[in-house]
Amino acid sequence: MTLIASSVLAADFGHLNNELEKVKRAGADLLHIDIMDGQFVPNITFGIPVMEVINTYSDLPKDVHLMIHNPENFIKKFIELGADYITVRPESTEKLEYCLELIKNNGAKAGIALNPETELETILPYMHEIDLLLFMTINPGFGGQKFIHRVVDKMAEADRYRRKHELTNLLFEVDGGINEHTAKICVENKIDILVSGSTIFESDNFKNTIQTLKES
Ligand SMILES: O=C(CO)[C@@H](O)[C@H](O)COP(=O)(O)O
Ligand SMILES: [Co+2]
Repeated sequence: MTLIASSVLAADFGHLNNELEKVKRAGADLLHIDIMDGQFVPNITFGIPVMEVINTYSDLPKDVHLMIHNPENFIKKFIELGADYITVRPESTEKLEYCLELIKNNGAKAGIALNPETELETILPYMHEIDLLLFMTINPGFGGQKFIHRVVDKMAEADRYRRKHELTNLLFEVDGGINEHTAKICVENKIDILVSGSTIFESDNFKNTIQTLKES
């Protein structure tokens, strides 16, 4: 079954604990937590103190999406604060291999995020080492953008690779512009986890929205 990771970036931060409780009761499987530093992407979101709050108020599994320079400096801290998955961008570090080891040696699952324009070939050497491959279907930085359809071919290509090499534990996740229509396309292309921010948090009924996404 497809899992839903609700992206905290779209929550009402004035009532964050309440929002976290609401998405849990509505059936979200994970929390997706976007960490941006204003350097690596053109936006700043939040960091350690907010991660602490999220960890205090929610026991849902935490999927931390790092969009920061030199993620190796912060990986341990995010794991201490409850990260179950940590995803890094290959372009953000000269020590990608070390980052993946650091994540796994500290007990979390390691992911790589692929920008819409980044070819699958660039990360093939790491496919046997990662637990999660995240397909960005928007340019990273902001929620509420439109799904970039040409990424779908890359999902299909990655799924062929996954089947050929029997990488049965490798999960595929998609992030950006997910709604009931785009969710269906992703699920048809073997995506395991759908990240959704604005579609969930801007809806009147989180439960119905999450259910609709799951049934896509
Ligand atoms: O990583 C990011 C943005 O860079 C995402 O996780 C967004 O938070 C997704 O938001 P929606 O497109 O679902 O509104
Ligand atoms: Co994200």
